[in-house]
Amino acid sequence: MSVTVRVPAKVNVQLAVGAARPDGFHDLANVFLAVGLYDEITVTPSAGGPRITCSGPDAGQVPLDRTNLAARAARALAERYGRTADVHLHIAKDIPVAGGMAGGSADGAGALVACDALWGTGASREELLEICAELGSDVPFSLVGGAALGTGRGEKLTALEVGGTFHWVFAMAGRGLSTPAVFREFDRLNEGVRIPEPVASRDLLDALAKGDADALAAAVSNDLQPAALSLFPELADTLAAGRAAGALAGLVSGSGPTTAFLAKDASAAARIARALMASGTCRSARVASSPAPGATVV
Ligand SMILES: C[C@@](CO)(OP(=O)(O)O)[C@H](O)COP(=O)(O)OP(=O)(O)OC[C@H]1O[C@@H](n2ccc(N)nc2=O)[C@H](O)[C@@H]1O
Ligand SMILES: Nc1ncnc2c1ncn2[C@@H]1O[C@H](COP(=O)(O)OP(=O)(O)O)[C@@H](O)[C@H]1O
Repeated sequence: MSVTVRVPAKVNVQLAVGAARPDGFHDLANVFLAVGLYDEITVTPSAGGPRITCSGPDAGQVPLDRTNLAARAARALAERYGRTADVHLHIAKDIPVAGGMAGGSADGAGALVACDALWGTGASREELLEICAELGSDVPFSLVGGAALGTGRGEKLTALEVGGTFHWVFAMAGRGLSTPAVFREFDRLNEGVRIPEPVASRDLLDALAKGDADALAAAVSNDLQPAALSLFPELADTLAAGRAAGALAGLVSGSGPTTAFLAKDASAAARIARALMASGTCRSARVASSPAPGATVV
């Protein structure tokens, strides 16, 4: 018997970052939007687990040891229910690794939902969300999907209304960026600066609720973008190429280095993806639409 769960990637349409907290994290106003690029996690009973395998174009960059977020999720749920995590977890990975699209978080949320279904723990959604928050700031959103405002370090979620489909192009970079390194660079760039409390933009939330791509394009923002560009200056060329190809907006996705481009419709997205591929400023370009559902048993 096995269970397979499909989990989406995310883009941050707003990432407002506050000052570093005493625990090293930053308070955020993090507007998450789930996008239709998915990892699939399949769990099968297997003695001596958790054992991890991974397939897909970026599989070589995924750690297969106990640090893998899917393995950590299985152990966390097993511990809570007084059992051993005797499972094989296979990750069919389509979300770029270390790309600012929460692929590891998706695998953590997916493994949790898959093990929960396999073991029939009867855990409540609140309990699962609590375990998600222990695994990482982005993991609760991977579970719920759709669109949500994340406050605190991004783990406290309020669901948001989305009134239509948004069409995106994602440009994958030739290497990854470390999330802690990008936050450290944010601190360095803002040394001596008084950083305001992060708040969600009213215009942005309205644009999401209306499904208005032009209004969303005018309102997107990412406070980590200067830090990501400082560590990875070539991303400026990718952003310029996507905008020149007709994107309504281009921004770094979360801590990067994936860049996200909002398109007017599906055919504009396909055109922008082709132009980005031809520009030589990225490793690959993919189209995807949002919102997408959260972790779902398939
Ligand atoms: C930046 C964001 C935006 O959604 O995602 P990515 O773009 O990396 O996917 C998130 O805040 C990343 O969330 P996640 O990848 O789950 O991070 P965590 O494991 O919780 O934390 C990793 C490290 O990032 C930094 N961190 C993370 C979240 C936060 N609110 N403040 C921080 O300073 C801390 O240095 C922390 O030790
Ligand atoms: N299941 C997983 N998939 C990908 N990366 C993982 C996983 N588990 C742990 N990691 C670690 O998390 C780091 C961040 O990866 P990822 O979640 O893909 O990017 P991001 O945090 O930028 O969205 C990776 O470099 C890797 O070391």
